[in-house]
Amino acid sequence: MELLSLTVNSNSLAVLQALEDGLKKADADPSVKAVMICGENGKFSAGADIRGFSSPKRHGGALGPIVSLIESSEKPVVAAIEGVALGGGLEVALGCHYRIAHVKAWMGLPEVTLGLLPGAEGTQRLPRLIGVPTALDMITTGKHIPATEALKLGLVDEIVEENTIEAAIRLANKVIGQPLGPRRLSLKPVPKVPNMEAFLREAAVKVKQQARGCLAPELCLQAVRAATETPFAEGVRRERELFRVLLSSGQAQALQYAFFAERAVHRWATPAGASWSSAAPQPVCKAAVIGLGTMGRGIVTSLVKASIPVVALEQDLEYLNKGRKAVMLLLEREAMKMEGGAQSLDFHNPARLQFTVDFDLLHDVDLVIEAVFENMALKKEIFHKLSKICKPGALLCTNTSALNIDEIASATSRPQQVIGTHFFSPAHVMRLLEIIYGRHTSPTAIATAMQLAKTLKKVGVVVGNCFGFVGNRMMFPYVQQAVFLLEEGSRPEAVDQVLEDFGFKIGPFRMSDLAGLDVGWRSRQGQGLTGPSLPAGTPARQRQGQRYSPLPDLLCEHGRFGQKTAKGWYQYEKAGGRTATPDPWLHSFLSRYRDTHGIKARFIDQEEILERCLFSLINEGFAILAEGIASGPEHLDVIYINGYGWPRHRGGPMFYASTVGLPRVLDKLQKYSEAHPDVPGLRPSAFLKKLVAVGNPPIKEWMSYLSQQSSKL
Ligand SMILES: CCCCCCCCCCCCC[C@H](O)CC(=O)SCCNC(=O)CCNC(=O)[C@H](O)C(C)(C)COP(=O)(O)OP(=O)(O)OC[C@H]1O[C@@H](n2cnc3c(N)ncnc32)[C@H](O)[C@@H]1OP(=O)(O)O
Ligand SMILES: NC(=O)c1ccc[n+]([C@@H]2O[C@H](COP(=O)([O-])OP(=O)(O)OC[C@H]3O[C@@H](n4cnc5c(N)ncnc54)[C@H](O)[C@@H]3O)[C@@H](O)[C@H]2O)c1
Repeated sequence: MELLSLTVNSNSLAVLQALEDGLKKADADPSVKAVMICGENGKFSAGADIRGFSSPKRHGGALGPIVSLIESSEKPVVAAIEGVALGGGLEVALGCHYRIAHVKAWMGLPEVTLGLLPGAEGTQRLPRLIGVPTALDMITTGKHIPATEALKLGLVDEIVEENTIEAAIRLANKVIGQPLGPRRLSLKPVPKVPNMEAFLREAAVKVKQQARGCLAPELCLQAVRAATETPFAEGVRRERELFRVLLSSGQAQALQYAFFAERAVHRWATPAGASWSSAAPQPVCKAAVIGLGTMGRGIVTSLVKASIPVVALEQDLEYLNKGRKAVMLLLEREAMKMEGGAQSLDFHNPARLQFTVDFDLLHDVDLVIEAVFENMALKKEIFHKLSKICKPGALLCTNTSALNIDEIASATSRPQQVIGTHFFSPAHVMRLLEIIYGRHTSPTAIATAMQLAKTLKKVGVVVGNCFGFVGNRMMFPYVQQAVFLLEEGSRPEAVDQVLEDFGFKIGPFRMSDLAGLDVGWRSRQGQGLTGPSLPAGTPARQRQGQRYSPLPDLLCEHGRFGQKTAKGWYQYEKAGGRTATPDPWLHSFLSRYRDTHGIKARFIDQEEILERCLFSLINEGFAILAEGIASGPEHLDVIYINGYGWPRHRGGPMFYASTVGLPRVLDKLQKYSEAHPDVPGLRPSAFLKKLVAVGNPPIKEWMSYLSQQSSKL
């Protein structure tokens, strides 16, 4: 028996060569009766080395002929799949005559998530094996499926709980001498679907809608379509052609940057020298959540899903009952989506989830997440109480969106254990967890919060403490520009359209209606920008010498809080309605507002809308980097992709700036700043200017132009 070994992410070229040499040797050796292909270290293969795609010596396309070579072997070839078989790895397995997988293995063709398509004949073989609808779903979403599902789909022939390699050898011995023709997928017809054309047309519409400007899913579909319309060899030619189109697209580069950026942020560091390499997390065996409103209920759900026992606390019984109902509803929905159902979550067991109004029950938890109203006095009162009640090592986390972590920590006797854990709404769905360290936060506290993110299957990003932290701080100038554009002549639907066409899931005005205009209104009242504490005689459109738009405040004064009141920047069918319709009332309100303030409305084109919104956000990003609030541009990008609906195929705002070219970003900001000298958000940051002055270096090198910083990419 000849054994061939594939190695996960070793040098791709070396693996390919070894594979080819091994196959040829096995074919030529009459003593070899069958071939078994397996991986090393319990993993079959994670596919091509992604870094190779952007290297000058890229080797795309070289795997397809080897997969064909495997398939055409006159000796049975069995794939022994352990760990993962992804991308090129699964394509190799599809070339094998038999596939046997460990019960805990995962399989998928995730190329689409990297802006590519399976380029080693996978788009032609998979539909022949499991049918067009399922293959199309796997290829256009890139999802990983467990071995148990792969067996049901017919993707593998057998799953085993014991030694996969031994089982594969047994299978190989059993099938020696059996005809291989029926096992060669390239010779099989694509299974028929009643009205294939209508199915593919419908699928194309769905894929286009979901892709929102991302090219890869559409081209994946075209490759699968070729499998249904042309012979195998022709389909393979089409697949290669489409692969090359994607490979050279900027989108593939952006998506691959995002892949590595999400891994780079695990290697966190602070300017004070704390880092992932030296800090160890504390175990979190039991947690508490305070406040079961919009955020708290999602956070509880997230913790329960991660099998962490939770004590959920509210201010009184009325709020507690409301919160309990909401949490139970969320958990029931989540349980329905899971294989084991409600039993696997076990949320009816008080040892796993307990509701209370009694702070004393928090005495033995390892970590508390506070999610009460955004009010500094209230938060300080709660943290003071926590520092008295909780056991000495307990971590005290706040979900504040913007407030000062140090001030909250000052209410405790243990500021080293206070940290911001900023979840995003809905907290059980959104992947981002912004982790904010204060002046006294210990490295252990940061490591524990990062570990929590991982346990909750979220992406943790460590950032410094400033108003709005990273995400919201960058969003302020973006939203501010959107509102200024309305003052100057635009409409909410025009601004939203431009940003949604760019790829955002939702434009700033639809987002504001969804989140509730009253949230920002309360915050501005708290800051003294509007409301009773505003000094008499303050100019309507100016605060501290800077331009200010009272438009959002005026809408709130009219009771227009967004979806919850059926009126905001749009009108809705009912309170809580989801369908935004342009509102003629708002249009005439804007006209009256402009007349009152002597503003002459002008036509604002798409380019100006896009540039003013995005470049002001990016400009703030450069200021954040220069202040050391985040340790690299990849942190900002991961935050925007996972928390703010930034289109992943554009790689995040800072990556996008690098593709536009920093000189152009600077030039445009200078122009807009000259036209609006009272808007500091448009004034180019010193760091951006410096990067342009040193010749627009690649994004990887940006941080080297700030002292003592280096990129994690
Ligand atoms: C049979 C072998 C074939 C190999 C030969 C290839 C020849 C080239 C021919 C090209 C023709 C096209 C072929 C094909 O269609 C194209 C592809 O295969 S594209 C790649 C598809 N694969 C993926 O997208 C898998 C990506 N990886 C993951 O999803 C995950 O990493 C994982 C494998 C599920 C493991 O997850 P975790 O355990 O959580 O670990 P991490 O994610 O943190 O990863 C650890 C470490 O590994 C790096 N890494 C992982 N996968 C790759 C990869 N495919 N290429 C390069 N590097 C990879 C990851 O970045 C981490 O390192 P760090 O960034 O932290 O330094
Ligand atoms: N809503 C969002 O989209 C969002 C996103 C990220 C962060 N945040 C932040 O999360 C926090 C909570 O926001 P939210 O939107 O969930 O608020 P919310 O108003 O929906 O809920 C707050 C909850 O806290 C409870 N509460 C108030 N005082 C309490 C006390 N003394 N003890 C126990 N519970 C008490 C209230 O009864 C209420 O149920 C805020 O700091 C907010 O800035 C909100």
